[in-house]
Amino acid sequence: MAEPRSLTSSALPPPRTRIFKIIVIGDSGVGKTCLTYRFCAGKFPEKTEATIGVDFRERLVEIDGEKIKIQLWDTAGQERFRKSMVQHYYRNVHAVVFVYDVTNAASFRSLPTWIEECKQHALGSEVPRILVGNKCDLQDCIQVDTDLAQQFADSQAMPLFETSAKNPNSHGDGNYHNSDHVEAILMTVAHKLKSQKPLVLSQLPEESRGTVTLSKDRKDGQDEDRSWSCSSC
Ligand SMILES: Nc1nc2c(ncn2[C@@H]2O[C@H](COP(=O)(O)OP(=O)(O)OP(=O)(O)O)[C@@H](O)[C@H]2O)c(=O)[nH]1
Repeated sequence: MAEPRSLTSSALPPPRTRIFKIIVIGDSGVGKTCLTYRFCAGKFPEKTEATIGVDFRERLVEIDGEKIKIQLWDTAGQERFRKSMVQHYYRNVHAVVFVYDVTNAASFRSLPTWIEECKQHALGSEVPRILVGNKCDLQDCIQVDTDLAQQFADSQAMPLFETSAKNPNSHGDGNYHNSDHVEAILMTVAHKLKSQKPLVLSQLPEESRGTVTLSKDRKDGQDEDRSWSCSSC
């Protein structure tokens, strides 16, 4: 007769990995692909092409001992490439990153349109949102003043971060000193999301891949103070 199997910890399924879906939105050319690549691959891409529809990158991080998968959805800035985007791209979004190019005033002026588009897909101020001014390494070409950007961010109840996907570590080289690191910015978002209690989107263990489970919605965490900032910058 077969021995009864004892239930040891090794027989238990591995814990589920939480997934945070973060969409990155802004005009074409502001650096969305470079920012997501910088976070997920740790470097600046040598060459990028205009995103068609949606690109998708992810990275596993550990926060307070919990492994969390951060999915960055890099959307096309060009209208003609956005047409192919499906409606469900906006579903189950945990946070939104709005990006403008600090050397391109038009990309800053477009922000209200992007914010409105998100609102139309039920992504308003109840969802964690941040504003990122990219290309801070191009100090001689700045067109968007930090004060103006900060005023706008305040009016939208969003924290503002200025950074460079190209050279996020230039604090020491004398070029510019007030920029935030891409890594720190996105980890700040992840910490914020983790501090929201309910599980939102869980991934089943390895053997059951292919199925995504939706559990409780995020309403409990929505009233938290939204004036959060990057602690490690
Ligand atoms: N100097 C500098 N150039 C950057 C930076 N980030 C991106 N770029 C350049 O800006 C151009 C556009 O970058 P992308 O990341 O492709 O822009 P995007 O927002 O994804 O554009 P779409 O896919 O068309 O929506 C590329 O030539 C990048 O090399 C940065 O931080 N500094």
